[in-house]
Amino acid sequence: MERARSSPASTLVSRTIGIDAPAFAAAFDALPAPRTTWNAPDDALVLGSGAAATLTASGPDRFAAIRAGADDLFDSGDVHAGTEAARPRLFGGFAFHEGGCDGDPWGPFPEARFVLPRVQVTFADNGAWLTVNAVGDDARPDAVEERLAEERDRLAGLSTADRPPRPGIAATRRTTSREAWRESVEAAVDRIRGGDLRKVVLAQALEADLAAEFPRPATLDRLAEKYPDCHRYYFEPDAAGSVFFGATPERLVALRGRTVETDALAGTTGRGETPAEDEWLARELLDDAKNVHEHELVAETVREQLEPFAASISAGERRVRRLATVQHLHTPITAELSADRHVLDLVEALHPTPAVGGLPPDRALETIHDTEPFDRGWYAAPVGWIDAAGNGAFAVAIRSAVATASRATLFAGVGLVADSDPDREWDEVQLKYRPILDELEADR
Ligand SMILES: C=C(O[C@H]1C=CC=C(C(=O)O)[C@@H]1O)C(=O)O
Repeated sequence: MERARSSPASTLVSRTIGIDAPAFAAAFDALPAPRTTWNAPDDALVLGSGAAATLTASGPDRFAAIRAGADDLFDSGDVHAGTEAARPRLFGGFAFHEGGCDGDPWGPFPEARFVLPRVQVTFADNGAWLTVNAVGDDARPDAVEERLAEERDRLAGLSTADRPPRPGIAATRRTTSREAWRESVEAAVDRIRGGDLRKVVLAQALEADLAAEFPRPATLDRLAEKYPDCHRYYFEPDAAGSVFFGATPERLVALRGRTVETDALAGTTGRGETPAEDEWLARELLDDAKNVHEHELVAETVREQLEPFAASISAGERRVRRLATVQHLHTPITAELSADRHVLDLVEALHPTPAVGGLPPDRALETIHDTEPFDRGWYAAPVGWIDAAGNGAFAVAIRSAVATASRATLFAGVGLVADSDPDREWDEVQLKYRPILDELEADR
């Protein structure tokens, strides 16, 4: 097994103080790359800068390797967090497939990368908090406290500028032509009808040349305003300028103590022009046999995948989740574990759910690999955080893009079952680009 590589292991020193909340965009611009942000509906907004420790791993054991690295890192700590939201947490994610980061634009992204930010601003319900973490040679309480005072000064005098406009798109290129898509969907549907597969999720990528530099914090602010119920994430793998970011409606798993929360999310329709049309579309989605079947395969599989870990599992009622650009079938699922577990045990067991992979998993993954003409990288893979207790929260990184200042590659996929129609599925892919595309296209 490859061990996670990290900065030299030694005591972690972490200090936090309360500060006057800076404007998010101003703080983001003031702090050096690589930056990380995490923002979930039931969590504080975290803005991280630099790395006190970085864990990377690759191959089939990447989940276990990151867990071992996290255990080492959190093994001995001198932590004064002040508030729970600012406790030391590792933020990061995994590649969808092993070997899935080989090609462009994924070069800077390892197959697993987690970072304990060097400097962290936490915007919580109980105020704003500034944290400095250190591991290794400079992990001395006096040095950390000195740095904390410097960072507080850096963030105190920030002025807020007007929000820059969306960059605009100069040109786009698709990885998949309409004809190639039709052929791939028909081939997948034939395999499903032949009994070789039950479901597979095929995706496309859309490359966009940006007309101006991509305004990072402004884009994150806009996504937060438009998708408050989604998990928003932003990961810079190094200081060279690449980023993977998005706003996903799909939680993979959250673990606190022995309580697990997860979602089955699959089955999609559009938004209406009026509230009545929205209602009509939602009703039609709830009654549509193809979408319900596509959804139930996910809900059933998530329950089965949790079973070996759980003392009890309960699923809520299937309902419609309405987002700014689409509506989905959604079943909330909760479980109580029969023993203590690390969140990464659950991440490994659940990834990929049939909402982004398929069934049976091996055949679906092989089909994805053989069909899609691009590397998924971190698209549709787990992103989130881990703490010292083994608790954590992970989302499925859909509605996402990997970008530099001048180019973004967007990803979107659809679940295929026996009666999927290639043209309808094409239209659904275009809808799923909207959350990111809307933030890159010029203001009208
Ligand atoms: C794979 C994606 O969406 C998944 C999540 C919700 C609904 C889905 C669907 O209806 O096909 C997909 O399974 C994506 O947005 O790229």
